[in-house]
Amino acid sequence: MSDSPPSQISPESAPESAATDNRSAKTRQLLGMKGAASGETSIWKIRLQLMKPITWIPLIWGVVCGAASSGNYVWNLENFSIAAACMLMSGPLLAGYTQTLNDFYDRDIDAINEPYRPIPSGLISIPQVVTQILVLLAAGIGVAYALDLWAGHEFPTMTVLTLGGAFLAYIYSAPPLKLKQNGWLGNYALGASYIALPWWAGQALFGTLDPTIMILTLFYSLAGLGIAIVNDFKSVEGDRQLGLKSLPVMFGISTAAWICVLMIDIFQAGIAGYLIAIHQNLYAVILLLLIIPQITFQDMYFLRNPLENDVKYQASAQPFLVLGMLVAALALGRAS
Ligand SMILES: C/C(=C\COP(=O)(O)OP(=O)(O)O)CCC[C@H](C)CCC[C@H](C)CCCC(C)C
Repeated sequence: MSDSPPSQISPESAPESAATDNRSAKTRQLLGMKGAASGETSIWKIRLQLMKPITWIPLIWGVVCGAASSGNYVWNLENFSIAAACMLMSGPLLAGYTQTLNDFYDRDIDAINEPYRPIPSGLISIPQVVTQILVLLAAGIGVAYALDLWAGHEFPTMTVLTLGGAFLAYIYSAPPLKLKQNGWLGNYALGASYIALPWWAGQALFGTLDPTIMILTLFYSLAGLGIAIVNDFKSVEGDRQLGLKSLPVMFGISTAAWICVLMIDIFQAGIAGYLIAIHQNLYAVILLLLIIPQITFQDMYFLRNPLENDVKYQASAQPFLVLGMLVAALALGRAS
């Protein structure tokens, strides 16, 4: 038996553990996650940190779902390169633009809550941040326009979606609307921009963006609203003091947690119901089966202690939700 319990760090292993912690804090910093290290000096790493790469993933996944639901995606080099360009537009360029803009408008509040963020810590100047916002937006619009040309769109759908998304990002973060201050509007804007908008982009690129897909994905985005509410539990005290009307502030922790899980489950089940209605029964059953582990994790973690288990719940349940999106998209692609 060793002298010290395994959970204790021996003096010899302390430097190793500190180095591991430091590496993990650096990675969190680059990905734009909370609990990041501060003091980065490379301007490119600081710029990347502002673009929060961790948030690009749902946008990229949404494009995959749109391409799948178009029913027209064929695996070849050309389609793959075009899909990759659409992912570049949605993730690094437009989500990057959105996150930089959000940090720009949140700089005063971040000075209190997350002083290590690049703007409040003075690692990057305001003119440099504004330039980054404009360059990312211009590049996003440029790629969208090129994609419209490639797809031969008579109506520039990709460009219009990009301009719409950029406007939504603006009213989400900037006064006077600042949608994020309202639990329902802000979280629905988040849900829709992470599920519906990139889905529409992938669909429009490889097929036709019709009202059915638009309404279905806006319906699916209500499950995304539920997912977005999960993130509000971490900042409930700060939000209350600042007068932000998040759902946990408006309804209390326990009711908000129930609203959150019911939205996640009911709207995914609603999509499964639609798949049954269009005779995609196998896909509907798979989607329903994917909701079961989510309900299990809601019961095991989230509903028991939303304040402590929010991150654990997201990490365990979200893979099933995103897999369900792809299942639904494939079913819609088959039915088209
Ligand atoms: C800035 C966003 C989330 C951060 O919110 P918050 O400030 O509450 O959280 P932190 O305190 O943790 O920072 C995301 C806002 C998304 C926005 C409503 C719209 C995004 C638009 C898309 C990126 C555009 C995609 C268009 C395309 C696919 C054609």
